[in-house]
Parts: sequence; structure tokens; C-alpha cells
Amino acid sequence: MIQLRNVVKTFDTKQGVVEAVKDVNLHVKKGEIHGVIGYSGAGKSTLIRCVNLLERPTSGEVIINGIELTSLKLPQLREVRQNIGMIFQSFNLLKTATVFENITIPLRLLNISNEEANERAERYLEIVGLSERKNAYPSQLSGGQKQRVAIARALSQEPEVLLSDESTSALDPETTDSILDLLLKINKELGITILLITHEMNVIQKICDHVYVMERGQVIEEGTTIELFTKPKNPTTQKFLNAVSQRQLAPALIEQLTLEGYILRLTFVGDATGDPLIASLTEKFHVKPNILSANIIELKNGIVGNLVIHLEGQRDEKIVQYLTANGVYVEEVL
Ligand SMILES: Nc1ncnc2c1ncn2[C@@H]1O[C@H](COP(=O)(O)OP(=O)(O)OP(=O)(O)O)[C@@H](O)[C@H]1O
Repeated sequence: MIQLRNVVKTFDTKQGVVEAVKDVNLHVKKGEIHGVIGYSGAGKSTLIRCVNLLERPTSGEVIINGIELTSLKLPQLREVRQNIGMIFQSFNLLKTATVFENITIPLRLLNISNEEANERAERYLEIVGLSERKNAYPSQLSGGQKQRVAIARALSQEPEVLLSDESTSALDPETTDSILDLLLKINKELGITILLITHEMNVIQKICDHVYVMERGQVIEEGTTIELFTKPKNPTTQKFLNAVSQRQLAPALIEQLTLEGYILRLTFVGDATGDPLIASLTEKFHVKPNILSANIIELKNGIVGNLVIHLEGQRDEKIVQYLTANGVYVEEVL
């Protein structure tokens, strides 16, 4: 549904050429939700703006629903863009128009009849749960309500694709959750394919099927959300995960414990708790694992468990092999 092939975007500035996006490939299949995560300046905004050609790539291909956009003439491009809705961190609502008009005015500009525009405004305000505020002005709404209006406006074009540019970054955690629930609902009920950018791992955790980690214009790691949460390879990915999984131990504690043994981080998929695992280690290898931390992370498509244990003595490869054979991903914490 959304494909980027070798997309490059450079900017010529007084200070020289800035390579904001370097050779990015990405493929979001119909009905999936993919997320791009990265720190500030990684190139996320530029990348997502390349998808609807708000930013024209310097090179590479952008393919939406089988149509390559960079070679289209403006009238055809306008038509394809109607199939791509977009929501932003700053909502971008018309301040002097009511909630209802914020939806109908853009539709009227697309030559949609008054009657149809009104019907769509009613329908999509109902879906986002804001029918009762249709006569309010944006200044009378909370941040979460403003984003709901922006979502209803995007949906009213009846697109197959929705792009989300940090749409929850200005919201508190509770409101973020409610907007993420709404995105899940429209993905499921309306079948809309979603590509989002974010700097928050909890957004990825809650709604994404697939993740791309971006740094300095490049995708440095990608995979299903479960893969990334179980086997993060890149230090930047690991840093993002630390924020949601309390994976990190204090360096002083690691130093002290490794003097008299070794520390293993065990990650497993599924709702099994760590208890049987620990019991079986004791039974089979006569060791007494000391649990340093344990948590369960709920992802959109499954549950990932994290257990950090300390074992006394020399590292025993048989223990690692046994755990690996039982589907546990094992890393030594040094
Ligand atoms: N119009 C522009 N002209 C020149 N440089 C730009 C332009 N837009 C972005 N850049 C540069 O491209 C790089 C990537 O910026 P971009 O905004 O895409 O990153 P980001 O990951 O979205 O960060 P943030 O979350 O802070 O917006 C940065 O170095 C930025 O300064």
C-alpha cells in the first residue's frame, strides 16, 4: 500500500548540503500500522512528508497503492493525495471555523456537494466521539479533542492511507492513550493503513505491527514490533526500549554483581511468567538465580517478558543453550 524505494532527500542550505533522508526503503502492507521512531533530527518528518510529496524526494520512488507519485503531473498527484490523509502534532485546525466547518470546508474545496460534506462531517464526528461538540470552536476544545477533529477531518476525505506526524506528542499520557485507541479503531473498523512517526516507544508498543528505527537520515534497524522488543540489536533501539521496559540496571550494581558471577537478560514472547523458567534452572542445573528485575510488556500483537537474573560462579554455556532451546533470547549484561 505504501512503498518507499531508495528515497533520498537533501536540502541545500547556506551551511552546505543537509542529507535529511538517506536511501530509505519501507513497505507498509494494506491494513497494517507501521511506525518510524527516532530522536530529534533523525529525518522522520522529512521522510513522512515525502510519502505524500509535501516534500519532493531528491531521488527514489514513492509508490502508493501501486502508483508511483514522483512522476505524476499535478492534477493526478492531487487525485492520489485525496487517498492519503494526514494528522499533525499541532492539529492544524482553522481557528475561526467551528468543528463541523473544519471538516466541511476542505471537502467543499474538493468539490464535494454540501449535502455529502455535511453527511460525512456527521459520520466522522460520530466515529471520533465528538458529535456533541460540532458547533464549538477549536479554542474551546482540549488538545485531545482537537486531535479528534483533525482525525475526523482526515477521515472525511475517505482515504485508504493515514499519515501521522507525531500526532500524540503534544498530549498527556492519558490523552495519548485515548488517541492511540482511536487510531487502532479506525485501522480495524475502516481498514485504514497507517504510517506514523514518533519519538515515543510507547506509541510503537501500543499500536504498531512493524517498526523502523531512524538515525541520521537512515533506517538503522527494522522488524516486527515483537522482534524489536525481543532482540534489539542497535544501541539506539536498546536505548528507546530502556524507556519503556526498565531494562537498564545501575552500572555500580552490574560492576558489583559481575565480580562474583554473571548477569543474564532473558527475553521471551508469550504470556508465560518467569517462574517456571527459574524453577527449571534450579532443578536442572542446581543454580539459584537471583531475580534482579522482571516485567511484562504488552504489545499490539503479543506479550514480551523480560527477566534479568544474577547467577553465581563462571558463565555456564549449558544454561544459555538450555534457555535458547526453550525459545528464550539470552543476552549477557556486562
Ligand atoms: N527545509 C529544510 N531545510 C534545511 N534543512 C532541513 C529542512 N527540513 C529538515 N531539515 C534538516 O533535516 C534533518 C532532519 O530533520 P527532520 O525534521 O526531518 O527530523 P525529525 O526526526 O523529524 O526531527 P524532529 O522530531 O525534531 O522534527 C535535520 O538536520 C534538519 O535540520
